[in-house]
Amino acid sequence: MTFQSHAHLSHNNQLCQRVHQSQQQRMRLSAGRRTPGGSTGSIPTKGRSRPEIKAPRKAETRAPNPSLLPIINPTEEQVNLPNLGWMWQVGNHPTAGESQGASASPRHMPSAVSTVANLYEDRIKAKRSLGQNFLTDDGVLQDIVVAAGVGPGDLVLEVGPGTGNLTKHLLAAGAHVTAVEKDDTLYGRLQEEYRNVPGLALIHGDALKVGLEEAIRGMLMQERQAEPPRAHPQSETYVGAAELATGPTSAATDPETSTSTARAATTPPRQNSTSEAWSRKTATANSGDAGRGGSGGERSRKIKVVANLPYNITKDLLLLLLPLGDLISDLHVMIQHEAAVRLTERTPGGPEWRAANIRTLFYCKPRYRFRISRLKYDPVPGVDGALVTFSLLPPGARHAVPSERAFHALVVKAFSERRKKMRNSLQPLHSSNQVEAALAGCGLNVDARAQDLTLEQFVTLSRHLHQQTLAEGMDLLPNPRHPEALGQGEEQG
Ligand SMILES: C[S@@+](CC[C@H](N)C(=O)[O-])C[C@H]1O[C@@H](n2cnc3c(N)ncnc32)[C@H](O)[C@@H]1O
Repeated sequence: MTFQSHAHLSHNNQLCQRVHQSQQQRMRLSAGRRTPGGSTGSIPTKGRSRPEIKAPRKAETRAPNPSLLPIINPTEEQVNLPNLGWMWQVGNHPTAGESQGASASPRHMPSAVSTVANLYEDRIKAKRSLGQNFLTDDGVLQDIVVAAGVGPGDLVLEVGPGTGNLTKHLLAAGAHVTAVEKDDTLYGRLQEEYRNVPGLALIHGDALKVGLEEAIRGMLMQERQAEPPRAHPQSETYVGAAELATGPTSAATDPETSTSTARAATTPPRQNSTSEAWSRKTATANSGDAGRGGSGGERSRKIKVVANLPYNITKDLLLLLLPLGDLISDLHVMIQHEAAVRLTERTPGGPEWRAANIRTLFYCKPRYRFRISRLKYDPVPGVDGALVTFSLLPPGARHAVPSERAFHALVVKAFSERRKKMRNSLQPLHSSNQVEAALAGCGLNVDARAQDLTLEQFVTLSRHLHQQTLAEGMDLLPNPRHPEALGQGEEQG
């Protein structure tokens, strides 16, 4: 999430300073000179005998160094990390002092703060242009995973894994994660760091351009091919196998807006070897099911989206994902607190009731979950964040409108000039007479402004306007019983 941060640029320096202080602290500790108060003692002064201090050796791999834990808050207690089976094994990621294969015991999950500190140690600066404000609190990350209801076997799409701090909590909860990262450097580090971690597929690219719908269909297809069919009590959260391959079939789905392709189902986007390992692993594990697929009754699960979104793509990403209620059950995303309040807590009649509220409610039920202090991010942004859950409606559960595209165009136009009455703001889509007649037909005040209307009232208005347009079109059509209307009278005469 990018925040308009005045603290942004200076914060890298601050964290680097803290890294440096921490190194000094460790050097003092290793030299047996624990300072009063533990962490912030004074540096040895001139004249005192100084112990010989060796500069700490820089980590030889990019694996985070847990010894950097106390950098951000030296008084903070050890974070309570999940123990659902963090999968890094010594041998996969040897660090200084560990030889490959030295032990088969799982390693502890590196702390979020140490992962971020490692970036700065490697002289990698957070990029404001990519909204890089990294979460540094494992407690918050864990709360997000719990609030998202992520559990073993869940399919999760993460946009912008960055440091991998959220990713590893998702993996630790047992999810199969597909993560899309745009930043070349961070993608490279993740690829290297998670090379042998099962359950993670990385996609390199811009989440708005890689073909997310295809990626999601690929995730679902892989799972469907790999796992035996299960009994699914909540039918509305599952999608039919045939729909996966061909796209949504619901009558309520607007054919104009569907971008599904059959290719999507069989061609997942570029992924790294971990995803291949994951599919291979699951396919092998279920090889006894080969040839069983194909029955029309087979259902496949939907995916979850969990992400600490870069601010600059939040709007476009929601536009892209909210209509995918046939593939996604719920989105759990961190966005700016103020934007989260605007999306979830505004009601009609107020000055902050916008087209985005109507659009959001059309596709889902949004819920503000909890606020996240800006101090939990690094660099520290200018505003707090918040977790918002969007529970997507399957296409069949949405309000029926003649055309979703026309409906959203109507709403956007109505809100484009907020102070105007809709009979004026909706021109030139509709004449003022048409709008007045439609408003009256809906039982609404003919002087209504966009901010006065609920979602349901917009839906009714769009139906009235559509009916009117059809009727007027019929009026314009030539009537075969009256040849003069066809112009035949003239021709004949
Ligand atoms: C707010 S950071 C979140 C990082 C990490 N998930 C965390 O919670 O600390 C946003 C991440 O999204 C990445 N990003 C920015 N724009 C992107 C895009 N268009 N597509 C994919 N990733 C993007 C950034 O490089 C960064 O890693």
